[in-house]
Amino acid sequence: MTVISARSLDLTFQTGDGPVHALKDVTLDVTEGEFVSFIGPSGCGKTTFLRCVAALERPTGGTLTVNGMAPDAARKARAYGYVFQAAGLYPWRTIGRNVSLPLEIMGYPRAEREARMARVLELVELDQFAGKYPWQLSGGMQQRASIARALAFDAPILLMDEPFGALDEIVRDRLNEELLSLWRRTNKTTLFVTHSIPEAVYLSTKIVVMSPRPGRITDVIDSPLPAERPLDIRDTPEFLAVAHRVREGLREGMEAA
Ligand SMILES: Nc1ncnc2c1ncn2[C@@H]1O[C@H](COP(=O)(O)OP(=O)(O)OP(=O)(O)O)[C@@H](O)[C@H]1O
Repeated sequence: MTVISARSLDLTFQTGDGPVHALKDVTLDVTEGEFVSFIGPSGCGKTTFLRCVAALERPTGGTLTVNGMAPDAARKARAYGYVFQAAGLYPWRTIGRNVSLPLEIMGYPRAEREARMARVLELVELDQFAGKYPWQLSGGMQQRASIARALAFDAPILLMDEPFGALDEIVRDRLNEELLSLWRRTNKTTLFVTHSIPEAVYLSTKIVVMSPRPGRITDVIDSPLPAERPLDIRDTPEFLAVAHRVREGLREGMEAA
């Protein structure tokens, strides 16, 4: 089933310095349960595309459906959870109360909030930390808490905008492994923005390579890698071949821009 369908999507921002063509002719289908990474240099429209899916930006051309609905309707139907680059946890709330905040806003009864909070904290292996405050957790743990918050209302789609960009390499590796395992267990359709080629290749079933000025898709790679991916898969010829194709796509996009 197609979860996200973009047809000739265009978005031009009108700015004081003139128009900025952030997305040009973006056509893409994402099917249920896929893990799709968006990779490309700064300004190629990765975040803008995610924001269109989330109905936070309105395209100036083309069509976009999310779960068969207009993005506005999908947002009202709570079709997605959103994870940002900064964990964005409220320092005066415990981890548990941060994670259950969207459920409070949506009016879930207390017992259900507690049950859902416990379940998602267990999913990200933070069940022992529900009563701690954000500053008592490492950066990686805070980011896991923000993933738990996005999962709390069990939306079918997970939108992740560079969630691990600010973390060091070792922590990032571990979170990549955990995210892959989480995705397998929950089967959420995931859209993931990154600047890292290894991260995109390691995580994805599909990699969308983008280039700037104007922001457009230059390559879409269906990953030939198996579902089971230990971290050392990154040293295999299959992995390196996909990484090479992504790198070439990025290079050609830059030359054409
Ligand atoms: N609200 C806005 N108003 C005007 N221009 C914008 C707005 N949002 C984004 N842009 C411009 O649109 C282009 C695409 O931005 P976007 O943030 O989607 O890129 P990106 O690929 O996510 O970049 P990065 O990797 O740096 O996050 C950029 O040139 C940016 O300056």
